[in-house]
This record gives sequence, structure tokens and C-alpha cells, in this order.
Amino acid sequence: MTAPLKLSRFYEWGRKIVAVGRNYRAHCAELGNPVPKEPVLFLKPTTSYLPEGKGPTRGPPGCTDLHHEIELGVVISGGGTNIPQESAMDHVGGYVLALDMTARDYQNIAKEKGIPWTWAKCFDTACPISEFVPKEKVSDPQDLNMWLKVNGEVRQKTNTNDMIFTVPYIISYISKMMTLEPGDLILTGTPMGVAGVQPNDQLEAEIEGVVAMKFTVGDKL
Ligand SMILES: O=C([O-])CC(=O)C(=O)O
Ligand SMILES: [Mg+2]
Repeated sequence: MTAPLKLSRFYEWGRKIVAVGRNYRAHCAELGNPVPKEPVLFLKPTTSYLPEGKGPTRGPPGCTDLHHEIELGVVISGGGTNIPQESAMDHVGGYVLALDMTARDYQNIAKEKGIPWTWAKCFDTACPISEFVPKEKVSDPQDLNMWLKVNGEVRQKTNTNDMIFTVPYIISYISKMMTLEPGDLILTGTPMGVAGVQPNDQLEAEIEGVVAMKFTVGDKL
């Protein structure tokens, strides 16, 4: 008999990570991007997962500008296609605090050339995650204070009520074109304050009152 799949270990068996970009106005402004009318979506592979305690996050070969992006992650427990916004939260099993580590130099090259962001977003260790937080521990995902410190200094700080597109809107929007499955992770976008990190930097992040995590930056892959 095979063991039942545990939602708290979604990163071992979930099949995709769907990331929303440009979901906070101030972050759009800091990178000179327009505020989107519909969610900007991209995928990260599950090989980019880095659970806390499993080593450092590392940039891809040749990267000279590895950025941190703190994000609320939403773990899907019940799959579906064409999920209505009204019942979208019934498909959520819990949350994680996540980093959408980004090789900003490669992303800028990709933007200039009009080619995909794969090299910038999909490398091994590009998705550090906290322990799983069951849904019951979060009364309102749209009212969470979260912050990220680098070497003890606050770099990013937000409340998730600043998101342009809410969690139920995002779930409904994605599921119109891509079936969501149990174990999928949705990254909901980063607030202002993204910046470069160096080997041996200490990253510390928290969703206040909910979960905290620590990672070190390692050498390039
Ligand atoms: O790389 C970017 O700026 C897009 C993105 O992931 C975000 O806004 O979280
Ligand atoms: Mg991001």
C-alpha cells in the first residue's frame, strides 16, 4: 500500500508552482513596469523548491544580481478547472512563506530580448519555503504583515492587503486556463524592496504571528 500524500509535504509531490508577478503597485514602480490589468503569470519548476534547513539558496551560473522576493504562497488542496471566485478558498489547504529568488540580470536580458524568464526564475534552490501553515491558522490571507531582513536589516515589509489581485481572484483566474491540482503552490507576488544578495548573507523572513524562516545565500550553482 502506498502512503497517503501529506499536504504538509506538498513540495515532495505537488506538480507545479504558478507564480504571479507585478501584484503590488510599489514593486511595479520600482522596476519600471506598468501596473497590470490582469495577473502576470509564470511557472517555476518543483525542482526549485528549497525547504528550510535543506541548505543555501544559490544563483544560477554566471548570475551577478541575485534578488530576494518575499511572497505569500498558497497551497492548493482541492484541484479544479474554472473555479469560481466565490468558492476559490475551498480549494486552499494552507500557506507557506516563500522566496521567489530571481536572477535579475538574466531577467533584464530576457525582458530586452522578449524571451521567457526561465533562466532568471527556475534554477535549483530558487524557491525557498517555510514550513507548511494549515489554512485554519490564517483567518484572513488578505491581512497578513510580512517582512524580510537581510543581515538583520529590513528590506521588504508589507501587508497582503496591498495585493492588486486577491487570492480568490488569482485562483479563479489561473484555473480558467490551467487545471489546479492538489499540492500545487501559487506564489502571490512580491512587495517593494527587492534587492541583491551576496554569498553568506543571512535572510530572515516572517509572516507576523504565523510563521518565520531563515536561509543563507550560497555560492552560485
Ligand atoms: O520578477 C518580477 O518582478 C515579477 C515577480 O516575480 C513579482 O512581482 O513577484
Ligand atoms: Mg515574484
